[in-house]
Amino acid sequence: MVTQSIPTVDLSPFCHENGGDEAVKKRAIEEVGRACSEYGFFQVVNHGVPLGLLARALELSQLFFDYPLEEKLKASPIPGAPLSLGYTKQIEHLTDNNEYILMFTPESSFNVYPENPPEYGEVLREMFPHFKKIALIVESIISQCLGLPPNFLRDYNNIRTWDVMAALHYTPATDGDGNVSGQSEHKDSNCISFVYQDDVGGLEVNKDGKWIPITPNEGTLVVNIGDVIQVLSNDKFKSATHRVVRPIGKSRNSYAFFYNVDGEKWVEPLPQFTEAVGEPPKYRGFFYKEYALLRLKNREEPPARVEDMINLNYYAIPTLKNG
Ligand SMILES: O=C(O)CCC(=O)C(=O)O
Ligand SMILES: [Fe+2]
Repeated sequence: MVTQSIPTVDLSPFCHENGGDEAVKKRAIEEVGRACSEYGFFQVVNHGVPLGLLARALELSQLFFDYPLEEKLKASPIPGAPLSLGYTKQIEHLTDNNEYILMFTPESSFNVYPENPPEYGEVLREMFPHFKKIALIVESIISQCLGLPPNFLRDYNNIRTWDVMAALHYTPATDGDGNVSGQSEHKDSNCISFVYQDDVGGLEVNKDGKWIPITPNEGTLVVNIGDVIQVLSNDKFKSATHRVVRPIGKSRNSYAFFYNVDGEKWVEPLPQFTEAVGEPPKYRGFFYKEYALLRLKNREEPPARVEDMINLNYYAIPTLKNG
């Protein structure tokens, strides 16, 4: 059997204060471009997020999520916050089995941090700016892969208040109950996502109908393209379908950073990928907050049938076949 694996790109030349080797950077950009067209996913090493901090964050997650529900609920979201920031357990009637802590940038007054373990809140606050830093670097690489100026995506949206970090925990699947879903197949609605998973594994990406497991690696962050990039690029880079499978008998922890655009941002295919190349737009435009709300509703009030979940097709412009 041939096992496929998604490409890994070394980001060290981009993390140099005084600029890295241009030829090496160019090769890395080409690699990312290929990975984005082929998989919508890639992995990065030498990304600058301290590995000791990532390891500590996973340890603290394990301690926190092992607490009784009563303790975890002490970090419940503040009513009226724009998003359920703090601790949430996925509602019982969903097949997905996970619980998580969500946070905005540490400056946000909506964040709710666990009081225990005592160090946890501090470590969560410390992680956020590291993710933000690497996201800015990757955003610039993706701009260039799309043939746009390095600062194009940053100039398009420079408001960082919608970025979200998640500490996720998946309970072990039990042998024989048939439900191994941690997160059912989905595409991320945001711009670019970053995932750090523990050594248990379970993240899988779909390529041409086949599920490819993403093997965990201590120094590696997983990166994937979200729906916003798919719309802006008029499908040049597609947001990849992925899922989390819960291993039997093993609890799994991960961190995800959802690099986003501001809710007020108007998202539509860019002229560079439509008019300039004679392609019709594949999506009608929308305010990002409108789509984000629809996606949130999927989660909080899921429709009876999975096929009724709202996704990007909601904005797709039907193509006229045969003239
Ligand atoms: O936990 C993971 O590894 C991935 C999580 C994910 O895909 C998501 O939260 O959108
Ligand atoms: Fe995801």
